[in-house]
Amino acid sequence: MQAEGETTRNGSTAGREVAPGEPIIRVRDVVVGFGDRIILNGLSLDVIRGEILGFVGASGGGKSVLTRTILGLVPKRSGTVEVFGQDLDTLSYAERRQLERRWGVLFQQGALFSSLSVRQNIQFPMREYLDLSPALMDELTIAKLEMVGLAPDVAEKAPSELSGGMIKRVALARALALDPEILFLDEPTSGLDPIGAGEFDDLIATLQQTLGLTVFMVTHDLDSLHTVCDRIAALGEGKIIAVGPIETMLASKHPWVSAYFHGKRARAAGFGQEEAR
Ligand SMILES: Nc1ncnc2c1ncn2[C@@H]1O[C@H](COP(=O)(O)OP(=O)(O)OP(=O)(O)O)[C@@H](O)[C@H]1O
Repeated sequence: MQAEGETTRNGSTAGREVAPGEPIIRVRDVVVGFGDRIILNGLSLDVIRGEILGFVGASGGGKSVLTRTILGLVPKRSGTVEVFGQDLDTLSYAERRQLERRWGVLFQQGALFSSLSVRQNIQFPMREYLDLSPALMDELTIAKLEMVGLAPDVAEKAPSELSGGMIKRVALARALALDPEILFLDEPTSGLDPIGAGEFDDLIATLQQTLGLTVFMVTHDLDSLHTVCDRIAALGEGKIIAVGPIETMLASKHPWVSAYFHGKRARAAGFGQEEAR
């Protein structure tokens, strides 16, 4: 496992210029729109190195748009995004590629390439960003599968042979392929039953602790928000309307935040009880 970490890290940008406790992602006054629709309207947010930040908001509010904006996949009308202390807009193509190797993404849709085997899926980012021998990539693939709790023989399977929970785990293994420092997860537990979702949450928490990852997680899952997130940020009308640990969200007087964390769904999950009584 150690050799694997060393191998890929040797090939990536050496600088770890953001100290623990400092913002590893810094979003400032970002405006994003499509046509005459403004989605993000002067949004600012810090993600601190080493934390799991849960990102919530109404459906269609712009959570995925913010994620894609941070990744540089959606153009901004104004504002700045810095990742690892660097403004993506000021980087050359080569510098951008170096930076991209330092994050892993698990998108909500299209988790795996259906025409590729599990092995080929996990090796996809390695082929794109690294220059490794097939034998080393195979070794890394098995290590990544192990990290996400899957047996080596899963490597030979096609995505169509896997359960929903296994697909999520393989997608996570692929997101971890380059030993990222930041993991972006877009609704990672959607579509899983509560037990599967709970196990996936535990896995994220364990990986975050053992690998020292920073995790930016879009989620609607109240259990995840309560059990694994260090802080939560809520999006409303294109801005951050509340941010802080779960206690801050439970104490928030903002109508949407209050309804979300004390509403029927929260009470059914056993949260926000004080308000319910
Ligand atoms: N490329 C695009 N062109 C035009 N509109 C877009 C584009 N991408 C997103 N949108 C619009 O931006 C809005 C926010 O979408 P987004 O997917 O970020 O919502 P979300 O908060 O992630 O929602 P959900 O929780 O349902 O996944 C939606 O109205 C969506 O239709």
